Amino acid sequence: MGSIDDFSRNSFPDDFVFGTSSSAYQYEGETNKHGRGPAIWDTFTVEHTERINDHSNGNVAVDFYHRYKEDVQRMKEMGMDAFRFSISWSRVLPHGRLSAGVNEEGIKFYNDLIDDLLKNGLQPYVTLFHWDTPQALEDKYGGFLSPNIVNDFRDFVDLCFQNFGDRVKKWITLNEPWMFSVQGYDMGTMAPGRISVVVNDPHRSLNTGATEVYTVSHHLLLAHAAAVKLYKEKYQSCQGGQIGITLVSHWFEPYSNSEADQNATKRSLDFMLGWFMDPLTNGDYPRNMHDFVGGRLPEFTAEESKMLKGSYDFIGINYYTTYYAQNIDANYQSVGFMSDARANWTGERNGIPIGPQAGVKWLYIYPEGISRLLNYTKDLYGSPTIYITENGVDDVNNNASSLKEALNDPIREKSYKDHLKNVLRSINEHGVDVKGFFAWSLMDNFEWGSGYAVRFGLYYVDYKNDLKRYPKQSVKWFKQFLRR
Ligand SMILES: N=C(Cc1ccccc1)N[C@@H]1O[C@H](CO[C@@H]2OC[C@@H](O)[C@H](O)[C@H]2O)[C@@H](O)[C@H](O)[C@H]1O
Repeated sequence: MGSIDDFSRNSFPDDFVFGTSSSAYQYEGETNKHGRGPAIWDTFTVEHTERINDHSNGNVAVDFYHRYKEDVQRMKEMGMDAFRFSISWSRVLPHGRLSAGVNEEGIKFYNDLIDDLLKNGLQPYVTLFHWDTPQALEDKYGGFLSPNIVNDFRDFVDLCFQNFGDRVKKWITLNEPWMFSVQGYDMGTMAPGRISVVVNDPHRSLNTGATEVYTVSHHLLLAHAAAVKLYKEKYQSCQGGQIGITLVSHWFEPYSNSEADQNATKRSLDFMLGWFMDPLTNGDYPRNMHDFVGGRLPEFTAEESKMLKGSYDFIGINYYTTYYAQNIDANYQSVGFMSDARANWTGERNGIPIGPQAGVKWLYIYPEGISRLLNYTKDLYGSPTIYITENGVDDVNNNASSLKEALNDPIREKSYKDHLKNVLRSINEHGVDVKGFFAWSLMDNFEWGSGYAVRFGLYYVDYKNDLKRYPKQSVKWFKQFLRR
């Protein structure tokens, strides 16, 4: 490995993987063709158009369904080793359930994509659920609000292991269960757009009805555990792959050195990372969640606990930003999940931002946070193998007046360099077992509630000119960084 000065891929372990990440609904398009059934995001973008910044949807997205071959060439030319993508559940099972039939066109699309990646020397890292529950299952029993989802998810992943597992050797069951449950079932900013109902609970000083968010996360964890059990019992010995989960977490610094803010910092990590890492490591939710959520937090049976404990070969971590955590005293009047943690998350202290902001207001660029989060995860959860499955920043100026200006992204280049240096620090100085880093994202895409108004891509997509792709300056940096 080289020194930190001539900083390049050669500074990292030889087997360290560099890639880019994506997801089906954000990239593919062709949402109502070639046999794909509707997902909850197709419904959400129609029924809640007002919750999408530019009132757009993923019907066309960046047309990856038809253009994936040219995009694979771009990854290869950059020198990338891998590509992370998700499988659209309703593209392969249009009605959600295996018994309702398989869409062979969907199976063929993913087979062709996997074959093209491998032919070009790129390893597929496949996410099985990136927030796109089949609408048929939402209609049938409320999707992840129901325990019925576990069996249907198991059947879906069985179909994927069977059809793609001979070539796919890295499986990720879920992408960011935290985002899916909090934004989809408490804040209503993402599909299916449900919002916590306020209940006046005389035994609690806070008005909060956050219940569905805990129910959904519980079923997500059980679905994850069922998928891992199936893979390990039926496929791993003959296919030789590995399976994990991707969790998102911010890093948190105490707003002040008061004990109350120090405790609020720990609670924040428990309510974002520990919510999932504790069950995956110890078989139960964090103590803080039991204490602050009480009876609204579901219980695992002994068997479920056993199935969850150690149910991963690796952990994917998505890191974007860091906040100060400030204690909230009891009479804070708020609703929903965020009130349960009794912590206010702020990017500023005494008017000074923790780091420069990117384009979106929630993203403060704080590269040190990725190292602190990695070290914390190693120390608290038994040194798991980790992949950074997403990290990135959006363009500061999303309304550039010229293409030349739009392709000029020095902040993104600096952000990747600084975050990668911090990942290397955790490897070299803290012994964290980090095996890879995936940039979000290869190209601009449908950014959920932000629609196409926010651009995270290394490649610029011209939405006004046939979705033509143009390399931003940071592609040049990555090519240089990745050269062997
Ligand atoms: N958005 C996140 C991380 C996150 C967590 C808590 C609070 C804010 C943001 N997750 C990943 O970030 C990526 C960038 O997230 C965008 O950030 C800007 C938002 O305005 C936009 O809606 C969101 O897609 C998503 O495209 C990926 O699908 C998703 O896995």
